[in-house]
Amino acid sequence: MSQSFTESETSRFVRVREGEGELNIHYNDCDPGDARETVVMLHGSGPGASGWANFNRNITPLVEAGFRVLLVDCPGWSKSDTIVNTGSRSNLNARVLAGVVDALGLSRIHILGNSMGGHSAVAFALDHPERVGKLVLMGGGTGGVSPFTPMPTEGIKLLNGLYRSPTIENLKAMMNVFVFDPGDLTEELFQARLDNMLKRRDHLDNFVASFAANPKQYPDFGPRLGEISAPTLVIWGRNDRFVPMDVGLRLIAGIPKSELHVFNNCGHWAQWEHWKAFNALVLEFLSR
Ligand SMILES: O=C(O)CCC(=O)/C=C/C=C(\O)C(=O)O
Repeated sequence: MSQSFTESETSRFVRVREGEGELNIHYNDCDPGDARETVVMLHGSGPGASGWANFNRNITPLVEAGFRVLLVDCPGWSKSDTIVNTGSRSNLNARVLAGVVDALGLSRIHILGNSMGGHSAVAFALDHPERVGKLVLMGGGTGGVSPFTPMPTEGIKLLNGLYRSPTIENLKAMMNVFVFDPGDLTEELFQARLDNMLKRRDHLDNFVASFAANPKQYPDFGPRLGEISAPTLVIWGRNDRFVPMDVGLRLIAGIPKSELHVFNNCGHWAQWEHWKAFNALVLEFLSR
């Protein structure tokens, strides 16, 4: 039976402790009702990004296979509280995720992280190894310098520029570099992202303030990847112009139980550009 979910009917909030205060964190809870395992999906760092915007093509197959799917919106995005982050954003997101899974009474989770979400998933796995089942990392997993690709990449330059000047023209310029085939991008998708972005100017301002306070928001976890015991599936687009594919090679070189799948003719959004094959890959990996 095909289960379809809407963003509004799955929209939830939970308050988590962070430092001396609390953050109100939004997430979408797609629950088949009898799930034995939970997959948390963590989005990327673009303006207007959210769990739903990043992963709406990836939910149903996992829920139909019996997984509960949680789309957690990191602080500074979507309907979650805003924040100026002066430390490691990967570790901030990992702390917040720990608070969310504590509040929901979850002992172990699988994590599927896109870009910044991948960096954050690795941070969580390093801090809470006993709470991670499997990891799926795509287009991200660690900060650090590429030995082959000049950084910041063209995509990251467009992303940072969009935070400073949130116009439809700059959004289209970023998203056209995002994917391999811009023909898949629709005016409806652009408008939804623009609306998300302009709804929360505080998120835009605080991302810029965070970057000014600490230009290295995502630490290089390279020296610690060997500590990760979780089985890990790394997925990349060969044509990724945001986080280059050699980062994926660094991840499988460091994480002992890891494998890499590269999609040709694919940019930074493998889970969206090749969603049918992506979903089959992830389902097979999680179901082993
Ligand atoms: O700067 C990095 O290393 C991470 C970049 C990143 O997370 C970009 C992702 C953007 C999206 O997923 C989006 O805008 O939907």
